[in-house]
Amino acid sequence: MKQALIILNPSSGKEKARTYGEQASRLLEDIGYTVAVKETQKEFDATSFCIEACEKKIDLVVSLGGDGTLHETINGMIDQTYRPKLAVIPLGTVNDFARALHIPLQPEKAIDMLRSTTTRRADIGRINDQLFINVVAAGQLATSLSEVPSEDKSKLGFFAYVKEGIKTFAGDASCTMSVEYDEQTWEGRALLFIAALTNSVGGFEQLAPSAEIDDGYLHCFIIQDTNLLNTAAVGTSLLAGTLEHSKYVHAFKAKRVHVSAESELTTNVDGESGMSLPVTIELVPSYIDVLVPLNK
Ligand SMILES: Nc1ncnc2c1ncn2[C@@H]1O[C@H](COP(=O)(O)OP(=O)(O)OP(=O)(O)O)[C@@H](O)[C@H]1O
Repeated sequence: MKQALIILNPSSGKEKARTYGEQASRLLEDIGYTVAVKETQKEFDATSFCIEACEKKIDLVVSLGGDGTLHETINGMIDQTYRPKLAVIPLGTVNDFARALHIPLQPEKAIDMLRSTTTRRADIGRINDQLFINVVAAGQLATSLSEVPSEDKSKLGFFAYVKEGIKTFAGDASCTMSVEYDEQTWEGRALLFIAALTNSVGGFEQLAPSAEIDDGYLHCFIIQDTNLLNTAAVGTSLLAGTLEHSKYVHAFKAKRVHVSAESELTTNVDGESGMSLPVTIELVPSYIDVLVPLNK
């Protein structure tokens, strides 16, 4: 009999996570799975549960929570030769990974998708010894993004990030960065470095409109130090989905990038505060098999 593990964060999904967990569990049993449900209680529980699922060669792991739970779940697959199929029931406020894969954002519809037998092989990112599912950002602006309160994210989505960013611009927000990729080096003063796997970052789907979760590239942007007026122009390009053509932005695609800075800087990884620079970011192609709706 096929085995499924549901990793459930009871604190996500406005107190309804357990109800969704029961629905998902019933549906999986109906289609022939033996199901175990494990609730997370703290940071990294989802990672330990997923490591165990890889070791026991479970067929399907379901991540029921927000992008934080998904990020931790996927980190259980790092360096594993056997990786279960992954299903995502998005209960967070942003749900970038689900957006990128056209997984329904309504939990009931996403649960229904568990019947699907279609999967898509998704790329994943690696930053030093961690995996990421969506984005790495570095720069003073990224540091301030880590401080955006969750309620702001849910109410305002991407614009909460911009609002926090503008506050940062009031001070001296740029720093000298060095970005090495594909035998090239970019050096200069930058406000922000971004490496994205998908088109959807912070719930905003226009960052890199052409990026696909399985295109084999990190989509990178260096927002160069500009005056406030030019920064506003960068903001306009961002909203229009034309960031890569802005003259204040150095945009490139790469498979491996090394980022360092003269001053102490912390990265933002999948929306949460991450490790300090320097970092090496790599694209790990076709790493996870994700359940997607039929015909997508
Ligand atoms: N039982 C728990 N109570 C509180 N926090 C938990 C619990 N279990 C896990 N966590 C932590 O909650 C963090 C956030 O979870 P998650 O992203 O899934 O939900 P969310 O905050 O609703 O989503 P979003 O960040 O998209 O708004 C996880 O990174 C995890 O470390």
